[in-house]
Amino acid sequence: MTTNASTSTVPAPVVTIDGPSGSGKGTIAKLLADKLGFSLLDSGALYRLTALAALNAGAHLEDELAVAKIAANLDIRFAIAGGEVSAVLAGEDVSRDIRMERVSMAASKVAALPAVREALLQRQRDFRALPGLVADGRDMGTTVFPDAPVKVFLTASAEERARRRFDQLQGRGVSVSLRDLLEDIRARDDRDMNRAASPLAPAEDAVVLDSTDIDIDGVLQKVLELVQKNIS
Ligand SMILES: Nc1ncnc2c1ncn2[C@@H]1O[C@H](COP(=O)(O)OP(=O)(O)O)[C@@H](O)[C@H]1O
Ligand SMILES: Nc1ccn([C@H]2C[C@H](O)[C@@H](COP(=O)(O)OP(=O)(O)O)O2)c(=O)n1
Repeated sequence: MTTNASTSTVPAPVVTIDGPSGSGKGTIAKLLADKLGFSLLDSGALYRLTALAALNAGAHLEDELAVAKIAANLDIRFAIAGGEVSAVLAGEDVSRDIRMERVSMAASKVAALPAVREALLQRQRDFRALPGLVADGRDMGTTVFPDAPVKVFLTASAEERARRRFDQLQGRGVSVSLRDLLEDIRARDDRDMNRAASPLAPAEDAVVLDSTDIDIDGVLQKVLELVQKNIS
């Protein structure tokens, strides 16, 4: 048998960035995608949009089939303006709504439902295109893109992640207590790590980066080194 190299298709390279809430995934993924000219998948936004659509429809968040149906039929698009990505649900810009704490909690609940994860799987894989993709989430390296040539598992202590979220929300004029945020982060970590379907865990071939004592630029440099080593 002969193989014809000119007709073989090489899949677009993917850099996966998984990790718990507040570890810096979104920040690093966006900087990296800009630097490499790659597309960006914020998979958490898909779970947040599902949660918001379910809340808007008055669905029970434990009703797996009802929420999976909502996930499968989401009318969404991501619009880019001035370098910022906004999430549009049924024609309405809901970028701010999906970041509210009540939606964050609901997202972590609907993300635990296997039928919802299944409904969103192909939609996530469809983001893969040349010249490449940076995908941020919880199971990018384990389930969605298991063949990705670069897999990063970004983490930081729960206290540091709560502090970062606190500063981020204060910067947006949202008043919250640091103690409540730490409790929320611990509750979400627990749910994300202990669910049966695609739990939050590093892929066997992921590089684990603890950013507790590394600033954003330091983390970006480390990830860029991995990209240079593994993607030609
Ligand atoms: N290495 C870091 N050091 C300090 N602050 C960081 C670092 N990485 C991210 N941040 C800040 O922490 C906050 C949460 O980051 P984000 O990227 O939204 O996390 P995630 O997507 O993992 O939830 C943001 O305000 C971001 O600027
Ligand atoms: N690939 C993914 C992405 C997010 N999730 C879940 C985990 C979180 O509880 C919600 C929201 O994720 P998101 O990454 O937006 O949350 P943070 O910004 O890290 O707080 O969705 C998931 O289960 N799988």
